[in-house]
Amino acid sequence: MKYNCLNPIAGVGLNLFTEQYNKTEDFNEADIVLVRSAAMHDMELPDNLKAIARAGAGVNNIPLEKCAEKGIVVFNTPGANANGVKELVIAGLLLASRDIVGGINWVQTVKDDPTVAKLVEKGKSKFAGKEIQGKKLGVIGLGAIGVLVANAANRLGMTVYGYDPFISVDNAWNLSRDVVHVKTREEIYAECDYITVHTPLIEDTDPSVNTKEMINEETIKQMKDGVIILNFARDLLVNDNDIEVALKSGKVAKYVTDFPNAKTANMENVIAIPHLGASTEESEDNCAVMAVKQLMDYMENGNIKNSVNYPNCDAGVCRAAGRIAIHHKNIPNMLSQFTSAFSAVNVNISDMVNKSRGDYAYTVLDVDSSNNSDVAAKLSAIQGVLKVRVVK
Ligand SMILES: NC(=O)C1=CN([C@@H]2O[C@H](COP(=O)(O)OP(=O)(O)OC[C@H]3O[C@@H](n4cnc5c(N)ncnc54)[C@H](O)[C@@H]3O)[C@@H](O)[C@H]2O)C=CC1
Ligand SMILES: O=C(O)CCC(=O)C(=O)O
Repeated sequence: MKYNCLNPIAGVGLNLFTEQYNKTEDFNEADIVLVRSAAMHDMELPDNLKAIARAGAGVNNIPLEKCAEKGIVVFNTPGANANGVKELVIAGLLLASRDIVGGINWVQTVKDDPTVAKLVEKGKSKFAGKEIQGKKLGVIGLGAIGVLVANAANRLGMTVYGYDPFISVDNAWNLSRDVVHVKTREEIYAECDYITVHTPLIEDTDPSVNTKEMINEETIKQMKDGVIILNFARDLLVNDNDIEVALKSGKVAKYVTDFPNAKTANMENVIAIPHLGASTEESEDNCAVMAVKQLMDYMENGNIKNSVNYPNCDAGVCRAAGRIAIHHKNIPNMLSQFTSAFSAVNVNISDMVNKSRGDYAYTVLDVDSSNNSDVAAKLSAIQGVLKVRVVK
């Protein structure tokens, strides 16, 4: 089996691949691909490609629907880099509240002056700021990162408001009970001195689902004067033109972004960080290990864990003579056609798992025959079947 890395992936993860797996520099001959932020939307996806693992959380760089149609499973690594991002968000809160960067840069301009110690004491008032303790922070999106940010800010003495209409049970359990649970984004806009966004980038006609440009002229209008906005999620969550106007007028005091672009990188009062949220040794290691483990379990057992375009499926390790995995449309009459294909050649199905997610489904069949390539070819020809893989 061949794997290709579209971005650098931590060695501690890649070292988990056994001798069955070989690295290839050629994307077109890969069975599996590991990726971080590389843009895949315009890439041709080869027929032999079986799975893509995003070593990270955001999957907006991957064509999920196109992959699902080709029977390519896309995984991500939920939570694996959340602590790295949380720590940088806390740094962002402090960088936006105190002119730490301005002060440090100024020291560099006077560092060769023998009276630098005196100059520092005289000049430091230019860089004074505010404390975050006692201020209100709004967290939009209480997933792996949002929950950690909310809890940490709460422990630093901030009053935290949290909004997430789709919060998972686990994240709700992990959220400090001191976090004020609000039911609309508007409550956050009206109340908070700092607002941080931690949702995926989603473009949808339903405004409660859509997150693209959720920070825009209309929503900024509802915020307090001098609000500080932090964006460690994706640049398109914020409308650049609208934030520029708001920064110029002082309505928004600072915009901290981990996703600078040609526009925001040149705006005054923007603190632009070069997408460093997950760039820690620990996060990179965690993501790589999780991604590789998920890929190996998929390749060797057909199991799917943490996919973002196919259902999760745990068929365990195959004890039968053979295992076939089928990616197919979630439509009537598929299972009966699969079982008929095996009964036609008098092969017993000893176990079966069938899972669906939206328009797509995945079926794993354990059978009492180790020679299933002919049946696999017949299964591939069934209308609605997207990919058939002989796992064992
Ligand atoms: N700066 C960086 O290096 C990193 C950035 N990210 C970005 O942060 C995002 C969040 O990451 P995680 O917390 O790990 O993901 P997650 O999937 O654990 O959490 C996302 C949360 O957003 C919520 N959500 C979705 N739509 C929403 C809406 N319309 N309004 C309010 N909440 C909504 C979900 O219910 C979920 O709880 C990622 O999608 C990615 O874009 C993630 C990791 C690193
Ligand atoms: O791999 C990276 O550094 C990017 C992390 C990120 O943005 C994500 O996980 O969504």
